[in-house]
Amino acid sequence: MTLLQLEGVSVRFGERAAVDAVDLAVAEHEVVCVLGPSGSGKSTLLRVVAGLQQVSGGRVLLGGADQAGVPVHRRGVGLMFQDHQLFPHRDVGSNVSFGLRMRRAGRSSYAAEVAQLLELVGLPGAQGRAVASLSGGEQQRVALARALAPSPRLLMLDEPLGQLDRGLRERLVVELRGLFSRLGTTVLAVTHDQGEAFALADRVVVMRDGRIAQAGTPLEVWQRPASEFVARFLGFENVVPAVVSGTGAATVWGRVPVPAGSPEGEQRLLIRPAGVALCAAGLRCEVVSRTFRGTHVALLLRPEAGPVLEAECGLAGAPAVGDRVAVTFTPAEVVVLPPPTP
Ligand SMILES: Nc1ncnc2c1ncn2[C@@H]1O[C@H](COP(=O)(O)OP(=O)(O)OP(=O)(O)O)[C@@H](O)[C@H]1O
Repeated sequence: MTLLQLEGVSVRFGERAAVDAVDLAVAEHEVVCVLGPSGSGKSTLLRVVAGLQQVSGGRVLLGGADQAGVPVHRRGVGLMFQDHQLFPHRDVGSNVSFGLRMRRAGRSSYAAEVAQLLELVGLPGAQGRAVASLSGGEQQRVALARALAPSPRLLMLDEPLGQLDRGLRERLVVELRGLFSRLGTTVLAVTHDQGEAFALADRVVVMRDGRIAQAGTPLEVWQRPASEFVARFLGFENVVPAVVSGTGAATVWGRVPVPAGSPEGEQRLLIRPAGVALCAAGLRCEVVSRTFRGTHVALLLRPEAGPVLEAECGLAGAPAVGDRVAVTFTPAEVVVLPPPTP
């Protein structure tokens, strides 16, 4: 069942639309991550759903009910923002119970619930600790416990792990995913980190200039970026003009095989780095750089013609900088990008 529905939502600041006629539905128990470059309207979209920002047009429905005029505290949504806004002079327990007091005024003790929530976020027994004594990651967990405390029907996260270092972010993302699926929480999260979004989300929504550039499962978006913008935003750099005919395309890098049924004529072609294969004979290139990536080596190649090419290869036998190599292309990793919409 749909929990959150945005219908043609627009937010204007003066002449400029920060959010431009956005339609989006989030199902119950679904985790949706909104991704996009800085200024693309992600936070504004979240603020609209929370009731912190008025719309200039369109409707926000929660559980089928139009939220026009419904204040923040009556929407039943939980918010966790970038700077996690804990009360620095209160201990962990009273920070978490704040979330409960908001919901059920009048009760004197929330000790059992607080203990359970701290257990849930991996900080058992931390009730009495001073907020200032916690690490960044621990503070993030307390903020999460506080946001989860009132059992919001929709949990909204704005750059939830933005301040943390990469290692901690990667660990917390896995924990969050497990937690949300155990609790069945419906989540709308905003991040500019695609790795975080892809690890956390059932569905990602890529925004550009206040509009949705693409929405789909992480796999769909990764495998079939809907435009050159999305492809480049995902970090794919091998995009070139091409003329497609039959099973191949003429490009500055020579003839590149394309998947069967690709649209013909003048197109833009994306070749994922995994589709650039080192071989004995093919497009000749010089290795400009190589970067160890744990499971593979990322190569930057300068071909005899055309722009630099990103490639990947196994750890064993990876060429060195300055080596001369040859490459061919694998059609399964080639995507004919849809033409840009005006
Ligand atoms: N209160 C405001 N008044 C005027 N312009 C605003 C206001 N809030 C946001 N904007 C503008 O709206 C656009 C979208 O901003 P928003 O914060 O939603 O983007 P974002 O995608 O969340 O960016 P970031 O990743 O940098 O946080 C930006 O151009 C921003 O300058």
